[in-house]
Amino acid sequence: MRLFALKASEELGASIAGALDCALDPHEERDFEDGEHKARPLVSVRGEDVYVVHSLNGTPAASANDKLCKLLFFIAACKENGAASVTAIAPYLAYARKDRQTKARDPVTTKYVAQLFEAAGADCVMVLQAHNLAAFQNAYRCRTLHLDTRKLFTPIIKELVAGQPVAVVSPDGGGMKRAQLLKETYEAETGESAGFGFMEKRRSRGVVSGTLFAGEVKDASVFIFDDMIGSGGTMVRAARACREHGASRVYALAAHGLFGEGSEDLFASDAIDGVLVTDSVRTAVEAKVRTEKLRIVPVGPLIANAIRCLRGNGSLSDLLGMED
Ligand SMILES: O=P(O)(O)OC[C@H]1O[C@H](OP(=O)(O)OP(=O)(O)O)[C@H](O)[C@@H]1O
Repeated sequence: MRLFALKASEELGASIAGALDCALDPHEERDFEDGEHKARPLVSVRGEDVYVVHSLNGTPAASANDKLCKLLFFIAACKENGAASVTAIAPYLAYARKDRQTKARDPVTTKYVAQLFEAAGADCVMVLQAHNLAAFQNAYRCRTLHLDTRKLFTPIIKELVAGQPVAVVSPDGGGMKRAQLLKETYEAETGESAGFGFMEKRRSRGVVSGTLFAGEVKDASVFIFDDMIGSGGTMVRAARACREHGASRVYALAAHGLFGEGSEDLFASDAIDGVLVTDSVRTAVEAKVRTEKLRIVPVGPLIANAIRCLRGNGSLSDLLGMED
């Protein structure tokens, strides 16, 4: 096999390689003055199963579009040069939020991104905590692999609550299934029951509204679980609602710590005792210097295990926590 990590995801790639007890394979990336770029493997890929790591979150240094293009062209270059298969590992997948039409003549960009991956020759696309699992899996005709952060976060929840009552809350209706699964995983692994709750959230033309809250959070340590933290607004409003309903402690959990504009308020908020994210995107790791409230869980070992399973060493169903 060959394992590459494009530059913006080098640290994550190194962590995956470390967990696999191998080195990242070398590649070259060049940027041209007109904004174009090229990337190519510096070792032969002929006949190899190739794994390429690249998280597709936009930053001031590189837009999501640039990152997506680089990944697509790299996949195509591997195929062009004889790779037996290419698995794109995009822990954070760009355009996952535009999974449906909400305005007249809207695009369904999630689907178009899938078409681009397939056109480039990807055989499998692996993501971490998809924004909308059904939309992700249904958009692709090639193989998809969805990794979940539940098992990463459960031991930390256990450690933080030290036997006190626990509740898991979804900050919006769309994330209820995800939060329910975390609650069930926590219950299965501890033998303790956990409360559940959710918050109303409606986003229209960038404005978030909705104040209804339902949940069993009184005197509990509450874990608000989401796929990503952008501005942090979703987490802060849900945390406030949990406090108003009597939560004793509140933690914000998400796979992807994008920490965009406004996220200072998340770390400054009295309603939130701690923030837990993975190192799926570099912005999460860079944010660590800003606050002690942030804890980062490495996701490299989970991705490495998924690669092992794809290569026939271990059960994917077990890894994904799926019932037989
Ligand atoms: O930190 P923030 O800036 O608040 O952004 C993060 C939120 O955005 C996404 O949901 P989105 O609002 O797009 O919801 P939907 O797709 O479920 O409508 C995501 O699932 C988070 O809930």
